[in-house]
Amino acid sequence: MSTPSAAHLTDLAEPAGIAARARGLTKAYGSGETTVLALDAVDVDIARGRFTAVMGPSGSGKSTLMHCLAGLDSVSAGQVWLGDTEITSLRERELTRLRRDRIGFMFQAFNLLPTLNARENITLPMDIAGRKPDAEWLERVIDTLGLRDRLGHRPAQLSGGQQQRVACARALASRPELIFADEPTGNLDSRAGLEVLGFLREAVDELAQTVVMVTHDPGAAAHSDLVLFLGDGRIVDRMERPTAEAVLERMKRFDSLGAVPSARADASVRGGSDGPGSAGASSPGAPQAAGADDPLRKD
Ligand SMILES: Nc1ncnc2c1ncn2[C@@H]1O[C@H](COP(=O)(O)OP(=O)(O)OP(=O)(O)O)[C@@H](O)[C@H]1O
Repeated sequence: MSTPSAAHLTDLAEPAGIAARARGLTKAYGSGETTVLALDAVDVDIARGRFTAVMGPSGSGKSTLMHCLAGLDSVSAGQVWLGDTEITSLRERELTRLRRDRIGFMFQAFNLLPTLNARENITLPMDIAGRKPDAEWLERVIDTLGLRDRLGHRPAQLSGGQQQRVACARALASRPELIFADEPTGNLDSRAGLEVLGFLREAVDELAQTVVMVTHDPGAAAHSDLVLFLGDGRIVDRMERPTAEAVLERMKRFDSLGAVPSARADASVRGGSDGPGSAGASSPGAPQAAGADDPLRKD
């Protein structure tokens, strides 16, 4: 099992505010007899400046929760706030702008543009938005992620881990209020996956960012400050200062209750792209490269 450094064992009792909040968040897909209640009146606070992981069996609502918190999906009932902004009442155009300006996204598929070099990919969302990056911040992100000597390379000239680091830098470049990462290590080997988790950790510890990560992997979740466990569309448990072993044990309790197993029982840090609960990036509502959920989409 991967054992993250103890550096992040900060005092969880006093978060620096709430980055995102949901009350009575309910999401139903379909209608009539085929209705699926993906989220069932979820109340959640995402603490600012913390690294929160979301785990649970396949189909428990992890991706749906992330999409609703990020304004990528509409809600059936309840309210969601990003900071002080209630996003559930926003129109699509305003939501698009909010996602672009205030949220960073990292997906299992890196979604880098092949014709642009690393630096151009990192600043692309801001270029599209017509915003100038904060130069000092951008340089700090680049150095923190160790991309300084790769900035002129195109994605094809980079390893998978380096590409994911570019995706991570892109998510950080605009200094968003909140970064959502959906199985960010799912396409990486364990070493590259550990690197990316380390960088997300650094983004929180060194750059005071807020990260919410959906993962199937207890080893990945162990890099977070807090794990939220979803079961049947509800938050059924939470674990502060998680270890991979403790998370795995908690996930086994879902299995013994007959839920579809989702946690990998091996020591790998990978996100389970080939594991039993692997539908994370391909579930019906999961964001893909284009469309309303594309963080790069121009308003
Ligand atoms: N667009 C959709 N249409 C119909 N049902 C959906 C849609 N998106 C998700 N669901 C259903 O909602 C429930 C929650 O799905 P969700 O993708 O949020 O689960 P998850 O915990 O992320 O699963 P996984 O670990 O397999 O990725 C599932 O029963 C799923 O089939």
